[in-house]
Amino acid sequence: MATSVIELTKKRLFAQKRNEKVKRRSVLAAGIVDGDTASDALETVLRIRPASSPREVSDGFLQIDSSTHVTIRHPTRPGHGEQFGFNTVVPISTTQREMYSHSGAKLVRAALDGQNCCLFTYGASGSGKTFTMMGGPGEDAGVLARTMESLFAMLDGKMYGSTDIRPTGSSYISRVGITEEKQANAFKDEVLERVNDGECQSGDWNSRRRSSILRLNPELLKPGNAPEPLKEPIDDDSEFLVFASFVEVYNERIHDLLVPVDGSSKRAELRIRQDAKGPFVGGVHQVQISSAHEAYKVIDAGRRNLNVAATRLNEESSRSHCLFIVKIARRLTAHRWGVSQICFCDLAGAERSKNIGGDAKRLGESKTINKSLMQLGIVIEELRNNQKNPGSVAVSFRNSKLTRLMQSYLTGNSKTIIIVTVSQNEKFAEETLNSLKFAASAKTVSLGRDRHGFKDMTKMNMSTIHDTQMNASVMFKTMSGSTIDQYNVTRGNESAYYSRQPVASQEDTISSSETPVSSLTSVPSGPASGSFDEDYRKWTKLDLIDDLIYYRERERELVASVLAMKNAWKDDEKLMNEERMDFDIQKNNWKVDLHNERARLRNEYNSSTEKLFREMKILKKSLKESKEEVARIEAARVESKIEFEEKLKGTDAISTENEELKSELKVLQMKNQNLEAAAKDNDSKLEKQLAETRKLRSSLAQLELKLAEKEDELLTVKTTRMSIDPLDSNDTIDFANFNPPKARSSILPVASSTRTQLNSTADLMSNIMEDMSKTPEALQSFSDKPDSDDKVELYRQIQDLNRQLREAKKEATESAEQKQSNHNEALLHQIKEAANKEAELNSKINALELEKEVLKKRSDRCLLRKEKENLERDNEVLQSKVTKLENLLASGNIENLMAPPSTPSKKFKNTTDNLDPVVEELEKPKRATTRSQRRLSDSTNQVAPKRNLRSRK
Ligand SMILES: Nc1ncnc2c1ncn2[C@@H]1O[C@H](COP(=O)(O)OP(=O)(O)OP(=O)(O)O)[C@@H](O)[C@H]1O
Repeated sequence: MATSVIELTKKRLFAQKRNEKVKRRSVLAAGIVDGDTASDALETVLRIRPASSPREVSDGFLQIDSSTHVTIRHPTRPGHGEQFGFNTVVPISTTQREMYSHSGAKLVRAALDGQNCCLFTYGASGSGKTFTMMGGPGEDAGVLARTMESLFAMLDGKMYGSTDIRPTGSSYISRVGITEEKQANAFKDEVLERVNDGECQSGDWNSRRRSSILRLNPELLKPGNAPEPLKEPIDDDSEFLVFASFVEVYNERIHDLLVPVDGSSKRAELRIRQDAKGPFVGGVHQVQISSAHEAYKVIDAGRRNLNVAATRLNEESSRSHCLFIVKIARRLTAHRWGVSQICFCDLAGAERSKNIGGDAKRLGESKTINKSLMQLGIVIEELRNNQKNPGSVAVSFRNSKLTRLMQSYLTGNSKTIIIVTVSQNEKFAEETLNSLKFAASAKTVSLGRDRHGFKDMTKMNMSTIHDTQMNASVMFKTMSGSTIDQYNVTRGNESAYYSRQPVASQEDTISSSETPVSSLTSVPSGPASGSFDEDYRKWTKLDLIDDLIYYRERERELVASVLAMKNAWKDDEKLMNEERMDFDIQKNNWKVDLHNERARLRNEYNSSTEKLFREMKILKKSLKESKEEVARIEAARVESKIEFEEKLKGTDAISTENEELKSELKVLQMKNQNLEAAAKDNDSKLEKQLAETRKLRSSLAQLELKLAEKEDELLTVKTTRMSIDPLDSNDTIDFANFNPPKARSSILPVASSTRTQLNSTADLMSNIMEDMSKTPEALQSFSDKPDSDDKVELYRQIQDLNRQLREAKKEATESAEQKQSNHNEALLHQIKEAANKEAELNSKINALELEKEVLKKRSDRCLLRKEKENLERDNEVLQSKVTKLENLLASGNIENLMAPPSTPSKKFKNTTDNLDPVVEELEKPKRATTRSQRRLSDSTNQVAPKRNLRSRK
């Protein structure tokens, strides 16, 4: 157990270690560095367009809180304000010059340092994007013009102020509404001012053509003059070449604005290509420029081709996103050039369809514009998410042409400034809120990362190219090296505002320049064709060269990554060796554990076999015992069966007897009831007799009283007589010899006959009454008798009668009582007899019941015996299995079973396979037992009704 826990812990640690190493490698490969911090974020500048009339100003709608924050009154939630932060919030009264210092000025040095820069304006239609970017003449010159001036001032291309080279676009003049004269003067003033400020050299800024090769302005390089030191020291003699291109994205189509628009033919659409440094527009005109003036010429030429249309909001609303790209090539070595660029992007304004008017074309344009702007918003959001979770999603730059072109400026080490323009008018609150939200989101986007959110390890995104590549990728893209001179601005002729010279050969181009461009390129150029097909072929060839360069770059990257992988592989090998060693140690540990486990299992097996033998012996013994028990039970069963059958018969007889007795009992009970009724009758009769007896007694008592009275009378008579008869006075009466009077017979009946007659009380009473009726006459006759003997005799008779009466009474009473008691006794005897018989019968019934129960128990025992038999049978089966096992063990298979497996899994499986049938066999009796039990229970269920039937019988 303990070993397994240790093993598990080891394994877990092992896995953890490996995971950490893998993770570290993948992180290195992905370009995430520990302590990765965001580089400069996108810079946002907010400009609020002043209202053209005081009526447009809504009080408190848009409030500038500080130089970085504004609060807008929420358009849908009245009373609620929402605050937004920017890098800079310029005051409403900000001039174009100030605007430049907050934006374009920051890009020039960065571009010269070799960084790609971008400045784009974002805002609703009519909010002042174009005004900020392009501006107007003189003081109204926009950020683009001022940046160009600054750039060429830095590059010593002092080309300001010439009246014939100032921006002459009619649009500027018409839109700003100032005369050309004024514009020229203002421009001149500004240049002079700059000269005074030391920004550019005084002198012949309009005198001669400049060399195409530019050098840095030594004045500006002087310490103190440079507003910002250059990041990388640049040699004073560094040579620069500047190229300009101008494209527009209109309805998701890219057009070169430097290609003249021929009303009859469709404008050629440019493709987006991609090299190691990111996407670019393939086949676009790149015009070499050497001064701000030349830049203006290019801008002016391009702007004439811009898709501008009137909407309800803006008379000259931009219907396309336009990108003016300035490429700065700096010679790094004799044959290598570093190319950086500044992109000026004037986006078309987002607008609601109701502000456009009914024109379907305008609506379509607006839809595309809004869609691409929405896509830009999505890209910004994705960039934001990606920097939180690098690698979570690849930013969807490809979803629109605009975002695709912006990719280079939103990833890598670019410097990008967004000028957000909003209106002061509350009417455009919704648009303003959307612009502010976009800016707030963009402000949090960190640059210096790739499109997956991983940090871009390259410090600069400047492309380095060879002379030949320069020739191929830059110069040839300029349509065989066009120069600015080929763009002759023809004012007043809007339909053909410039006339492009027939495409010249490289040589022609060189000869036409004061400083030949070919001095930078060593690619021999072919004869000038000027035909579109020729150009197309060249473009295709150049595309192929581009691809080749791209793939070479990719190859280099791959080689580098392969090398890195090889190094990683070496590390891996090291790691693997370590792991292998760990694994070997682990393996040895496992071997030891395995050996121990085998030994343990062997011991377990031996002990279990011994235990099995012991159990077998016990089973044998118990089997023997159970056999004997079975025999005993069998004998008892037979006996009890016979007994049971006999008893069953006896029970039948008893039950019939029982029935008879029951009927007898019923008869007796009826008799008893009759007797009880008779006893009751007798009792009532006895009571009547007793009442009669009581009557007789009372009459007897009366008679006795009368008798006593008569005796008294008699005594008085006697005494009288004795007083009369002297004889009587001397003589005493001998009562012993006194004979009863003869008349007695007339008074009393003969004794014997009388006794018999007195048995009946009624007779007795009638006799007495008869005597009594006779008595007065007798007494009369007696009194009449003079003889004393008669009197004695009478007396005696009376006494005798009295006695007889008493006796009779007694006899009558006794006989009645005797009779009654005898009768009662007889009845009681009969009742007792009946009760005894009933008790006897009940005891017999009870005995039968007991017998029945005993028989029932015996039958149950019989069933148990049967069950036991089944068990015995099972035991026998078990014994046979045990014997089989014994045989198996005896046959030597035990050795095989006990032999330790060579490999743990396989051999132990075999061992268990060998044991499986045995286990199965051992399991069988159990199943048999359950089956026999089931059978037994079935048989019990079947027997029960039979018994019931019998008992019913
Ligand atoms: N800061 C400002 N000061 C004075 N006028 C301005 C300012 N900003 C814009 N305007 C004027 O407002 C009008 C519309 O400006 P602009 O054409 O630059 O808008 P926009 O945002 O480019 O519109 P769209 O997207 O439709 O092209 C122009 O006539 C311009 O002169």
